[in-house]
Amino acid sequence: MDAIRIENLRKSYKNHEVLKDVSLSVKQGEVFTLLGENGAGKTTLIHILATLLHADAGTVTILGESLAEKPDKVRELISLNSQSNTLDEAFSGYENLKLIAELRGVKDVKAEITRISERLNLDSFLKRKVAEYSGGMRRRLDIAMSLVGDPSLIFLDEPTTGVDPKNRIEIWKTIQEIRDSGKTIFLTTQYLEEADRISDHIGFIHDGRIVLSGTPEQVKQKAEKHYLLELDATDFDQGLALLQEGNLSYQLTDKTIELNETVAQEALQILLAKGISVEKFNLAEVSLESIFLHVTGNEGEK
Ligand SMILES: Nc1ncnc2c1ncn2[C@@H]1O[C@H](COP(=O)(O)OP(=O)(O)OP(=O)(O)O)[C@@H](O)[C@H]1O
Repeated sequence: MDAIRIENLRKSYKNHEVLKDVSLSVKQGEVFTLLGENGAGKTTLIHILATLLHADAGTVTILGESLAEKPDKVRELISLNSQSNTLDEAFSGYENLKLIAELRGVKDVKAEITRISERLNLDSFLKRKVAEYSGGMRRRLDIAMSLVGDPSLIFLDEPTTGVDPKNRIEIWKTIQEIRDSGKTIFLTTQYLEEADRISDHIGFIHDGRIVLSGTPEQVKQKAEKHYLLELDATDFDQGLALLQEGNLSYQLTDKTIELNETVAQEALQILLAKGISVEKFNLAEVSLESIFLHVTGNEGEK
C-alpha cells in the first residue's frame, strides 16, 4: 500500500494557481523529499495532505484512506511539524510534549514521553524552558512532538532550516532511525545535499507540477550529462576560439570548459584535429543542485 497517493491535485489562492496538476505516490516506510524553489507550493501541498487546507480538485489517499471522505481518520494516522510554530516558549520541553500527548489522546502520557525522549536522546534538556533552547534543540523537540501518538506518516516542513551542520547530521540520523522503525516521512528542505543523503525518493515541484521524481540516483541519471574540459594554458585562447568558430556552446568556470553531452565529442574532435593540447576531458559529477537549477530554469544565474 502507498503511504500517499495523489492524483491530479489542484489548488489556487484566488486567481493564483499554485498547484496545477500534482500527481505523486510515496511508498510506505520511506523518506520522501519534496524539492522546489521558494513559493513553488511545497507548504501548500503539505497542508492539503495534512488536512489543514482543501484542494480545489484531485484525489488524495493517505494509507488507504480517502482524504476527502475520511479526514478524521487521516488525522489519526499522521502528524505535521511546521518549523517550531507549535512550541510554547514558556513551557519546558517535557510540558510541550505532555500537552500534545494529551491533545492527541495518548493514554499513558508519561510512558509516551519516556519512549520518545529515549529514542531522540532528549533527556539532557527536556526539563528546561523552550525559550532557553538553541535552534538545534528546538528542531529536535519539534521532531519529538511529531512522534507523539505514534503516527504512521510524519510530515516535516524544513526540519533542518537554521540548524548548524553538526545538529543537522544528528537530525538526519534521527529521521533515518524513525524511517527504519517503519514510519513514512515526507519532508521538504532547502538543502539539496540533505535530500541526496537521506531520501529514498525525491520529487521536484515546479510550475505547479511534479516535474521530476525518483531515487536521488535515478534523478541524477535522468539529468543531461556534462563534460569538463581543461586545456594546456598556452592553447587555451586558441581552443576557445575554435569552439566559438564551430558554434559549440560551453560554460566557463575559471579555466574549466563545461560542455553538454550533445556537443562534447564534436568539440573534442575539433580541438584534437587542430593540435590543441587537451589536459583533461571527463564526465562532470551531477549534483542535485545542478538538476534543480536546470529544472527551475535558473541555470547559469547562480
Ligand atoms: N493563504 C494564502 N493566500 C494567498 N496566497 C498564498 C497563501 N499561501 C500561500 N500563498 C502563495 O502560494 C504560493 C505557494 O506558497 P507555498 O508557501 O506553498 O510555497 P513553498 O514552496 O512552501 O515556499 P517556501 O519554500 O518559500 O516556503 C506562493 O506564491 C505564496 O505566496
